[in-house]
Amino acid sequence: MRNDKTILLNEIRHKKPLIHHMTNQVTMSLLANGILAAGGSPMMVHSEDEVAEAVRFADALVINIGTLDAAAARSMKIAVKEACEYRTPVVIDPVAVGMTKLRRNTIAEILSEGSGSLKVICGNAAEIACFAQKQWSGKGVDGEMAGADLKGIAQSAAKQTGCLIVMTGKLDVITDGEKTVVLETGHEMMAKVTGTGCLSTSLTALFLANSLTSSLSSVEKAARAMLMLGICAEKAAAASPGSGTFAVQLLDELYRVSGEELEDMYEQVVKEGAL
Ligand SMILES: Nc1ncnc2c1ncn2[C@@H]1O[C@H](COP(=O)(O)OP(=O)(O)OP(=O)(O)O)[C@@H](O)[C@H]1O
Ligand SMILES: Cc1ncsc1CCO
Repeated sequence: MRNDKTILLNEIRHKKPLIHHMTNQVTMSLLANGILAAGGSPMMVHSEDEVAEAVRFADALVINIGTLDAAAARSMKIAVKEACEYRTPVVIDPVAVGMTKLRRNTIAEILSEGSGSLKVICGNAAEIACFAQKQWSGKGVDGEMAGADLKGIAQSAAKQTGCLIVMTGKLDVITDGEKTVVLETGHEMMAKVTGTGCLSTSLTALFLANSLTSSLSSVEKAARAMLMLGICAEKAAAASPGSGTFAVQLLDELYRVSGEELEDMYEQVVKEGAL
């Protein structure tokens, strides 16, 4: 039965979960503002000297390797280990993971670090394909894969890693390897603003935050995060002459959308197939 207390976005706005980001230098401000607009509290803490202490306060940890270096990789491993001790969900954006050895090795080490927490991998098709033993086919940080069996690749990645997978693009696929949700919401203008993929990772972390008491499954929570971004992007695009206005308008729509509207949309558009 739906009531105000069971609507996930309403609970998020009431509790304002603290989302610890260790993320890239390109899109950090968009992510902080996106989390605030949606109803959470962002925290960007990177230093090796304080990250283990800081992560204990977090309701979820985001790891985004967009502008990775050796120091960041060290800090990320410390944070993930600590998050796992506290059973804090870890949501990983493996930006361009197939491109360099540093990225591949760091992600492999993070995935093997600690076992107490839900781990989620959120990336575009080329990035997720790397976890399904497929060849990296991205172009820098962008990674569409026309014609590929996206659902099959996402499910295979979930089975091989034991992680919840959120694959972004024209189609979004959210799967734990058993239960799968496919979304067709969103707008092509999203690909013209850097960081909309990073933002889908941050919102996924927000919806999976530890402090939330919702009995929804992780797949259902992550699907709501992606749906929220998708429907807000559609509204923002309709009101924007170009990608600059769109980026600002997207924050406005994340701020304005209600929990009830999100639930109504979920019932209308989610294609759920237990396989
Ligand atoms: N053609 C499209 N139609 C609808 N939605 C799209 C389209 N392209 C991207 N999206 C949406 O944009 C968001 C970002 O996805 P994308 O796959 O472009 O991420 P990314 O490559 O990791 O981006 P970035 O590195 O800039 O953060 C997702 O929410 C996705 O659903
Ligand atoms: C453009 C870019 N380069 C490294 S990270 C990043 C932001 C999108 O992932």
